[in-house]
Amino acid sequence: MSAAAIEIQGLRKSYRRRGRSTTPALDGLDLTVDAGGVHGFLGPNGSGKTTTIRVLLGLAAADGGTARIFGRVVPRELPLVVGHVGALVENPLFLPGLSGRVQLRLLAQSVGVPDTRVDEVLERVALHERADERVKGYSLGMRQRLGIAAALLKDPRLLILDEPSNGLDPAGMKEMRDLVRALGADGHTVFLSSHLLGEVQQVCDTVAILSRGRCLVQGPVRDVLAAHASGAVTVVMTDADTAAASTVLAEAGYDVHPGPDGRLQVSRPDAADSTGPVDPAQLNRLLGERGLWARELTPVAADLESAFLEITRGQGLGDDAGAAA
Ligand SMILES: Nc1ncnc2c1ncn2[C@@H]1O[C@H](COP(=O)(O)OP(=O)(O)OP(=O)(O)O)[C@@H](O)[C@H]1O
Repeated sequence: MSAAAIEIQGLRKSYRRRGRSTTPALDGLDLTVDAGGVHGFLGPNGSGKTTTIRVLLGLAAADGGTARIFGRVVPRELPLVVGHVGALVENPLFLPGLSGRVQLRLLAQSVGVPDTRVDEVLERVALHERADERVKGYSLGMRQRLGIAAALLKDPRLLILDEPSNGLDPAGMKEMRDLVRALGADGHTVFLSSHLLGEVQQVCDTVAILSRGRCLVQGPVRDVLAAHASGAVTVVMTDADTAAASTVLAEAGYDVHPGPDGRLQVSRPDAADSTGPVDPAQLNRLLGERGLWARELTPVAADLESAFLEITRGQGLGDDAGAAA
């Protein structure tokens, strides 16, 4: 079997709506997901994440391009790999009147998995203590975890999770993050679609950024962050010195953006000869030469939100780009 868990080349898909022109949901998508680890599939609502997952699972037909799971072309060869794939797509449907354990047992029987596996997966998603309660009393987070338990029944090598944190409260999100990290550490390949930049940054080893049905960038999260960090520095002065410091730094050629709290965000102007991060020592020297002393000089930490905005800038994405923030 191929080393890559997922390989997608030039994938295209348009939905045809009566009386309306078609907009491509996937517009030549290229994507490779290596086996092992947690891989984020990040993009604003409507960027094509669910469509990609539906094509991978044989639930939607592509108009062109190829998609492979563990080297097998899908949907044609899906039966050869389907035993290695578990998925949580949109909100899983369970019968509200039955307990979580009973529903997993029914599912286990239908796919030929022994009952002992049900106890294992319930423990894995931390639902074992609530497993005999009816699903109608479960929180959304518990239902999502039950859906993941169902996806784990066959002990799949590849786990595809479509927006598993959607609609969860902060505690539910934290539980989901812990679970996803643990599944990756267990040796599963987790492919996690999300529009939540912070969630992806916290749990994923790699990220692919999707917009309008195309992959704009993909790679290890730390590389994407390093390549697209703003390199800006936050400068805090005493109130009396803030305006003078702003003038000194602007005269030295920096872009200076005052924040509402009096902090100055100092970055390099968008010019070809001014690349690399801003050096706090250089700012300190410039200010000190004019008798201005900074109280704080802090490099702005790179995060996926600013990297995302930087990557999508100039793509003419408008609302599409902003929606993921
Ligand atoms: N069944 C469908 N019929 C018509 N258009 C669709 C259908 N499913 C998706 N689309 C359209 O295809 C585009 C991509 O949608 P998709 O659901 O794949 O994006 P997404 O990134 O998963 O977004 P979301 O997080 O909102 O689900 C959108 O413009 C959407 O309106």
